[in-house]
Amino acid sequence: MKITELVLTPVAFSDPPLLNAMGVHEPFALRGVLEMVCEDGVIGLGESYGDLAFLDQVRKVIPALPGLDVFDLPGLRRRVARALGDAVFADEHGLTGGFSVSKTLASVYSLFEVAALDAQGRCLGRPVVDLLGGRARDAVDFSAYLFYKYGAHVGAAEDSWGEVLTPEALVGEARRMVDEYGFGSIKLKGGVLPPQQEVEGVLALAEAFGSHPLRIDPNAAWTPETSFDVAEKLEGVLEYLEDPTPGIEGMARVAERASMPLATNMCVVRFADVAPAFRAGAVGVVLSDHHFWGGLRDTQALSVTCETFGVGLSMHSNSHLGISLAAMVHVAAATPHLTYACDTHWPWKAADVIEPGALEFREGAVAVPDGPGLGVVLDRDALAKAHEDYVRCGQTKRDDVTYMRRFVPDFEPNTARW
Ligand SMILES: O=C([O-])C(=O)C[C@H](O)[C@@H](O)C(=O)[O-]
Ligand SMILES: [Mg+2]
Repeated sequence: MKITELVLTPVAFSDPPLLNAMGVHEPFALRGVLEMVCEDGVIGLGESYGDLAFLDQVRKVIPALPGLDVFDLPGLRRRVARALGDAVFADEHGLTGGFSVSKTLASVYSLFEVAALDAQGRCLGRPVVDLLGGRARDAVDFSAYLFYKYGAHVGAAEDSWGEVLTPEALVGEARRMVDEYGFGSIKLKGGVLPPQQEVEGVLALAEAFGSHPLRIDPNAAWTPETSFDVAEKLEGVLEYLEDPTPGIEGMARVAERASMPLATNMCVVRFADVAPAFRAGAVGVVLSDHHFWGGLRDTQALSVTCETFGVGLSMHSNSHLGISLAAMVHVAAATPHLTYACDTHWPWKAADVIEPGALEFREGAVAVPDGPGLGVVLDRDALAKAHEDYVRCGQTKRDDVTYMRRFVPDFEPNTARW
């Protein structure tokens, strides 16, 4: 079944003012939605970043794909590599590690691979999970993803979550998420307030949600010394400590003294990082993310690599829509070595580009959709509206730093600032 046409639609959807080490989320999150049209009218869907610099790389590949058999994934990778050459996509938020030719190829290829797998599944009448080897589980656990946040965007009314900057407000945010979605574990995005205040936030969560495993992720905002100190204060409280400090060397220093495993989506972000990081004992858990790890099949390869070396696997997320959640669920369901509940930003968005119903949270887990392919259906009206929002909002990249300066004029993002 040959690919005949590719349609890339940039979209935007409302995002609350969520805080992280680099600043604060802008009013809209951007994504790119890909439709891979094949012979017989089968259409495969993919979703990834919406930054213009990323879309420009994707657009270089599009003319090279018509005529390719949608089942020829090695051929797909070769064509993507040829079209990209030595291009590097550098996202400017810096929250998912460094940039490289290999990470750019992996990221762009992933978007097309997911769409190809969706098309394959639709053609065969089988869910993507079956194309990836079958179900290791029927439903995939996710964790509540808590953020400190401002109550409102610049010039806008307060959102329904309100301001969250204190331990009490954090517990309230967690309560709402756990009540609405049934999450059984909790992650806090840190690197926002001085570390002692974030320790107090985690301790408040531990007191309120005794049986929920907890994690904190300051996106490398702490020095190794601060990281030891936090690790000591949260001993017995955290299931893992995510990216406390920058770089493999710094992480290895912290890992030597911390009692809990260290997790990362910043210092191990491509296969070339695995050997140095594992050799140094820098990480106990890798947060996979098919969007930049080379798609669903390479995510499974990463899982086998982690299992071989006794390293755990969890899943990283950025603000995303339903096509990405479906892809995450299929690959997570087909991956036996997945040792923690996955991250998702799902509760923070109000709209989507897919028809409702295919992806439901029950007790914090999402069941693998039943339909063929990814099992989600594009809502064309919603897609058109999200594209209008993209054009109207004028954002062309994720830039949490510049937007943060609207709240804190002298804000400077620093890695290891504390
Ligand atoms: O685990 C992580 O590092 C993330 O989830 C990165 C994201 O970009 C997160 O920091 C965010 O949405 O602000
Ligand atoms: Mg992280």
